[in-house]
Amino acid sequence: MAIADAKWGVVVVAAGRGTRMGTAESKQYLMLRDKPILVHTLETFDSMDEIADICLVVGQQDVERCKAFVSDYGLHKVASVTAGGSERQHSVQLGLSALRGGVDWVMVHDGVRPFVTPKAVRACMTTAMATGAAVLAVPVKDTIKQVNDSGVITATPERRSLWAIQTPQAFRRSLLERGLAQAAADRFVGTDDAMAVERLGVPVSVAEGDYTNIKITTPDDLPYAEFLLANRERERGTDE
Ligand SMILES: Nc1ccn([C@@H]2O[C@H](COP(=O)(O)OP(=O)(O)OP(=O)(O)O)[C@@H](O)[C@H]2O)c(=O)n1
Ligand SMILES: C[C@](O)(CO)[C@H](O)COP(=O)(O)O
Repeated sequence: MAIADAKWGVVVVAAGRGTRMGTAESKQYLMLRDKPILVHTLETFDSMDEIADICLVVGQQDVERCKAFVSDYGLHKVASVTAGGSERQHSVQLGLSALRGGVDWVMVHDGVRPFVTPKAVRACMTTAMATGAAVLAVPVKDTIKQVNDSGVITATPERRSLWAIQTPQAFRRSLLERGLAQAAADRFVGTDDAMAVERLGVPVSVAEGDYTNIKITTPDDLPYAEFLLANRERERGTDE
């Protein structure tokens, strides 16, 4: 099946507090040049013909200002703005319930990953449609070690098998719903969406993404984000 033959929805999760960023304003609302980080993220998905429906999940206190973003920035595919939960996984579950009926394939994306490209999103969608479930990821460049609470190395996994996992993460909708329902029943909370599906014993594939698809997490990510945005704009200027 081709991407265009399916009805795709996207849940953009942005209900976190941004504790590691440490700013008074949650990081998804910090300005990156002329727009909030979250708006940069939403614009990419909103611009893609293959996507039918977007649900934005934010803190209860931010629902009204995000509804204003939707009209101010002309984000036509954002059909719902929903309040999130205490953990990322709960926010995903709430967003998934708010997606329209008829959406049979879904992606989950972090609101604070504004540099994902339509090309990478399509790679993730294509891989998911071939296998049932896929995540964007990049091979790790450093040697990764497991370290115990005393600061002593306990293992060095072989680097060739290690990938840094990003979003979007794409699934047949019914599969992700089943995984999240089982996780809730087991009181399991994962750090990404694939974990809920992996626990069902269903394989999740990896689609190779870009190192620039960073999750803006700590203050040192902000100057790098400005640099990446300037590069993007330069590339677009060169293309025109
Ligand atoms: N209860 C939560 C927690 C996180 N997120 C979202 O999940 C994405 C990835 O999470 P992370 O970078 O950890 O964001 P925060 O939880 O905001 O950051 P921190 O852990 O530093 O508080 C972010 O877009 C965040 O807003 C969410 O929707 N609901
Ligand atoms: C989903 C994710 O972005 C994949 O790298 C990541 O696991 C989110 O984790 P966080 O603890 O919410 O930053």
